[in-house]
Amino acid sequence: MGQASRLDIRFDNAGVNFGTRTALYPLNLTLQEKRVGIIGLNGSGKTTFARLINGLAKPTTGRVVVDGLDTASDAASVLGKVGYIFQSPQNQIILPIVRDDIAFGLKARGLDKVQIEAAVDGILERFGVSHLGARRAHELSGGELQMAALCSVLVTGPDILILDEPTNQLDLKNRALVQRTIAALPENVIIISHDLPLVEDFDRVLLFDQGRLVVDAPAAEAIAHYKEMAS
Ligand SMILES: Nc1ncnc2c1ncn2[C@@H]1O[C@H](COP(=O)(O)OP(=O)(O)OP(=O)(O)O)[C@@H](O)[C@H]1O
Repeated sequence: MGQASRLDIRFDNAGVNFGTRTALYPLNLTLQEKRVGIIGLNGSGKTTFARLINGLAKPTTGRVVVDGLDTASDAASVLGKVGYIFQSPQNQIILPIVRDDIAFGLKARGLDKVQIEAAVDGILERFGVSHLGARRAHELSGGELQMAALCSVLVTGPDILILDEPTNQLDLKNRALVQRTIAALPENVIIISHDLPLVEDFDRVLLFDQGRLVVDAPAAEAIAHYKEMAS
């Protein structure tokens, strides 16, 4: 199970170009806070930045190092360390039944059937969603889907969890559920969000603008800059 080891993410002149388009200008940065928010207008480079951390995107300049592992040359180890929940969790639930999907990531790790069943039951209980185990993923509500995606990712024990707009399209009740759940996680959490209250008590918030990191500050300060920029 992922324990709250100290975050250690280093961007060493890391940047990303797609052909002639610069999605992220090279930046130097160390992240060690337990809660990090990423904010900014559409297309400002937030997702590109986050995808660099688990190696889904490779830097075209410089490098990104997570707990001493280079995301380009140690990609498999980095993937095991950094869990990622995509903007649309329905796209990352692979198997039709929730508990089979949760078990999927464990099978690849060589656990036997009894260990897998125990881990699946354990993670469903941890989030109070045992009743979702036998459900069909495509029938779940947005909030239930987020909870199922959290189970599928956290069951593998990542140290760091990245969530890309986890409250997008949720009603107020499910939004509150997801916010409470995230707040209680012992894992290190990085959240990309347009839902500013979600990150307002975070240790550190990064504001991106047109591919550049323009503010790196405690939440209140970064959010104030963002509101000013967007007005
Ligand atoms: N695979 C790609 N190929 C070409 N351009 C890309 C690719 N991925 C991202 N980009 C471009 O890089 C820039 C940054 O995109 P990114 O997805 O990181 O922004 P974002 O801040 O996460 O946006 P949003 O809030 O809309 O999700 C955008 O201009 C985008 O069009």
